[in-house]
Amino acid sequence: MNAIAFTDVSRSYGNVLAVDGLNLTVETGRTVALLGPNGAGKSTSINMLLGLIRPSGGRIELFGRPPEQAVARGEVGAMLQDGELIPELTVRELVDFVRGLYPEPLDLDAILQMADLTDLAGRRAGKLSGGQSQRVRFALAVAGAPRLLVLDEPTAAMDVESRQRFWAAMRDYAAGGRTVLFATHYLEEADENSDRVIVVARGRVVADGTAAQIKAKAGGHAVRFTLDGQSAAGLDALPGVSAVEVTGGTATLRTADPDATVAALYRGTSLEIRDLRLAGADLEDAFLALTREP
Ligand SMILES: Nc1ncnc2c1ncn2[C@@H]1O[C@H](COP(=O)(O)OP(=O)(O)OP(=O)(O)O)[C@@H](O)[C@H]1O
Repeated sequence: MNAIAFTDVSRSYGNVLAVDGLNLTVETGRTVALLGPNGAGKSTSINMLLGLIRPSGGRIELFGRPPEQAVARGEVGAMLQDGELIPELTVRELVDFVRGLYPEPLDLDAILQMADLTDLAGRRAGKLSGGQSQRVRFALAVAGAPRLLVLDEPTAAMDVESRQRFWAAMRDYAAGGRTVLFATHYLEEADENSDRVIVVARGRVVADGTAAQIKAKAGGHAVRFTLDGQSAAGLDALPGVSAVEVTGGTATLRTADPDATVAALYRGTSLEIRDLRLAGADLEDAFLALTREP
């Protein structure tokens, strides 16, 4: 069964088309990253998925139901970018309060332990650091034992160590066959913590697959050299080349066949090639290639 299904979903704000005909399905039990640059439409998609805003067109279903129904049944937990915590309540009181709203919540101590909050249980929410507050938001999101957990840039305020602990907690939660969808700008986070990466840009899906598939889609290798003001004309016609970029005097050719590209570069052009470097495209290269403005 699909946990999430978007069919031709769009959403405009005035004349800004934030989400532009999004089609995607997520099977139950998957952990999926929604990866995209600023303004790609990730938060808008998540807010529609939670029933907080309505699509301008298209249809969204969670476990075969409209989002509002799935949320009302306690099937969905969410950690949004700016959820205010009630500052006077302690961590324990807050988590226990939210647990009380759900029919079959997780055990209080288990939640505190999973979110690494046991030692902070007696602290008032108003006295927490940014990273600690994020952990409380995570605890509140999982309190009702939702089948679907939605996280919008959950590690934004966290340092490296907190991030690692956060993702370990998320994987713990997902391990019980639950579905997780998280939005991030961070390629490594998407790569390390999901089994599928959906890349969005300008409100559309531009790539969908495992991190390895996304790297391959963007052109498997990069050939770089110093161009220093020489013309890049014709480089895109060399064998294997799918894209050419010139930045700061350096040319980058994306190619599926680096041997043929390099041979043709030396034999078939009159360019003076300096500092030639060959690299397997990393996820960063792939991401930039896929989300670049046309
Ligand atoms: N309430 C709003 N009113 C007007 N425009 C909006 C509103 N919310 C979002 N937008 C616009 O819609 C587009 C998509 O924004 P959205 O916040 O969904 O992207 P995002 O991928 O979540 O970005 P970020 O990673 O920066 O959070 C952007 O162009 C944004 O400026």
